[in-house]
Amino acid sequence: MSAMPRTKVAREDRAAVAREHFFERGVVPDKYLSPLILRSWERCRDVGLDHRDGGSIEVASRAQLEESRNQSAHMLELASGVMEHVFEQIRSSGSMVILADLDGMIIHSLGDAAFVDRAQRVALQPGACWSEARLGTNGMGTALLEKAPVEILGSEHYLDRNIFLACCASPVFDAHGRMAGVFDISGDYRNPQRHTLGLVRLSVQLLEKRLFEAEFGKDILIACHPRPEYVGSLQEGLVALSPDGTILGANPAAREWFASQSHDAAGGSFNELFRLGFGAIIDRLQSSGNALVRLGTRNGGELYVQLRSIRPLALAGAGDVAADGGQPRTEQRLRAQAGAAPAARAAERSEAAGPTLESLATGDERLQRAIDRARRIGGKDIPLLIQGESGVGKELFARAFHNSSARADGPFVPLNCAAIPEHLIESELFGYVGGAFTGARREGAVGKVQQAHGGTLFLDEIGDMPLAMQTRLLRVLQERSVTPVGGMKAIPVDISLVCATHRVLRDAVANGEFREDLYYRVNGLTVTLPPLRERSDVGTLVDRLLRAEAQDSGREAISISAEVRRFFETYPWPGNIRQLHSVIRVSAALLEDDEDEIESVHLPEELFGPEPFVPTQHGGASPAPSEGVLPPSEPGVARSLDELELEAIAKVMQEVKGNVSAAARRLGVSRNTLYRKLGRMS
Ligand SMILES: Nc1ncnc2c1ncn2[C@@H]1O[C@H](COP(=O)(O)OP(=O)(O)OP(=O)(O)O)[C@@H](O)[C@H]1O
Repeated sequence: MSAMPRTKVAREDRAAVAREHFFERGVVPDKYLSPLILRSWERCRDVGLDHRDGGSIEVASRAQLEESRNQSAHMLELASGVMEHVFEQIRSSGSMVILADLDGMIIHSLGDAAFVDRAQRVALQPGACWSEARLGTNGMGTALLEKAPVEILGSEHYLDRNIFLACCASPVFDAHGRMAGVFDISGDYRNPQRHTLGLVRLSVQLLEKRLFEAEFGKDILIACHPRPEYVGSLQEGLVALSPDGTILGANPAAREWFASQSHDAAGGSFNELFRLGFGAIIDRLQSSGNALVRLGTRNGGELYVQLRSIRPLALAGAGDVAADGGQPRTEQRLRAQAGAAPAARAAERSEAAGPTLESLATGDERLQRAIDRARRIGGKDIPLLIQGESGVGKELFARAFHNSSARADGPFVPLNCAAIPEHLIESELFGYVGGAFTGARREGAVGKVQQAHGGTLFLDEIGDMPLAMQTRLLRVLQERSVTPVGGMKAIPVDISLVCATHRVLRDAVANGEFREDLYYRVNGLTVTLPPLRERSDVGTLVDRLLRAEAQDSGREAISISAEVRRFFETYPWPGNIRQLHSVIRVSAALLEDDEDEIESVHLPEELFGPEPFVPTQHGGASPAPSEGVLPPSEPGVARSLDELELEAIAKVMQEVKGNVSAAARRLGVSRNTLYRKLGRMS
């Protein structure tokens, strides 16, 4: 004990007292424990953990561990080198360097022999799951839930058997900003190392940098920072760009800078922020060798930038000399590439010209998967089926798919099969010749299928198409020609087919409401768009809608109060993006001319009742009671939707002994969503 710095002694003493109070009386005197640790203890208590639990700890079988390692193979591969490097620094300090996956399962560790023996007694070893719900407050589990670096010392651990540990841990985020695992250094708390948390942070920055470079190695990579001395350090910003200047990805430091400029870090255009065009920026970077280039921003600020990789341009094989001597050569190369690659050309379109798949990517993992898969079939003759609840953006996705495909210059023709009367579907789809039926126009009409020739036909709510029509549509798809109603001649058509439905088409097939052969024709690739309540990027989406709303209403900018933002991020949005969009539009319309911030009073009354919403004790928000919107609460117990949800989560977590994957399956939500909700329990 004598070797311990005074501050740590005091912290340990306070934690020991806090422990007695908490476990005997259920409360902790003020300032005896950091709010983060107290939050964590309360979570542990809420899921029914017993701090005296000394039972055996389950360790995954070799096969299970192998499976977890495979799932995190990419992170593991890049982390191994970093871990070895760090272990070299702390060798013989009686510590372990640990990497765990999203479930808190240790997938790799390097340990000092002197400590490993003791560590194994508490299962600090590969295969053991250190989620907070299983093993109480601890570095790895708590960092995963807090989504932030943590230091848990001695008696701050929840379980008695772990109070000999000192753990510093930090979550690891992948190149798209999604949490991928947790990095930890643990040792004996009586032998504390002053700078361990700093070392963990630096290691994670290094690992995240490697993850970023590996992900975007084939793109244009730029390092940047508003202060020149930071370029080249672990704190530098990194931005990956496509040849047309679209931002493909940004590391946390760069994302922070983009946010400070109110600019989209995903799918936005890099050069919009600067006075120079993208081609000119790249030219200056290339001609400067490895030197830093100062770019002046349109709002009077500055960013120091350095080119790290320019593979896509180099691969294009352009010469060094500008052909016409006038235009910057990179500009020409960029143009040439855009001309050569339809996808790049499509991405170059501005939002005003229509959404692209890239522009829809706002950080949600499931949506990103759908985008990646759809992108892969663009230009191939494979029909796309988009599934998802009403209002999740299926039509927008279909448009983005079209705009990002080789057919982007052709027509995009939508038809909502549920919105037109049954007897008109046939003529709408296939057209008719003059005088084909009573009321028909003399000159006839071209049907949607024919209108879509050379482009994309989008059949919305295909699940609601009458059976007779399905038969005719099937024939068109098989024969690739259409015969207008009343006509004799088949007209060849070349269309890409995209369909959408809020129903599960397979069920409709099983019920005999949808032809099985047509089902196989329309679902070459099926993507399912997540409902808004399960998306992890609601904040980004809100910012995007606010910007669009500001533009539409001629205002410079529209912001929202922190309270409203919290509400937006936690409300379950039964009407999905359509509802969010409408709420933002209505709230913005209620702003006075001299106001530019949406507050709770501006939220539409019919949704939230006459009283503005009230924040809950969890820091989330719940609507004030209003008829027909919220589920009925228990008589006499005013509980918010958030509270009910968190209770349900806590109950299931208890039932599955903290296994997040099992809990997510049982609750019918993704693991990420559950982590987000668990994060909110703090
Ligand atoms: N990524 C997005 N960014 C901004 N607005 C969006 C986004 N996705 C959808 N929206 C908006 O949400 C609304 C609903 O989108 P859309 O019509 O594409 O949904 P849908 O799933 O096709 O709905 P339905 O099933 O009812 O036909 C539209 O106003 C659309 O502009």
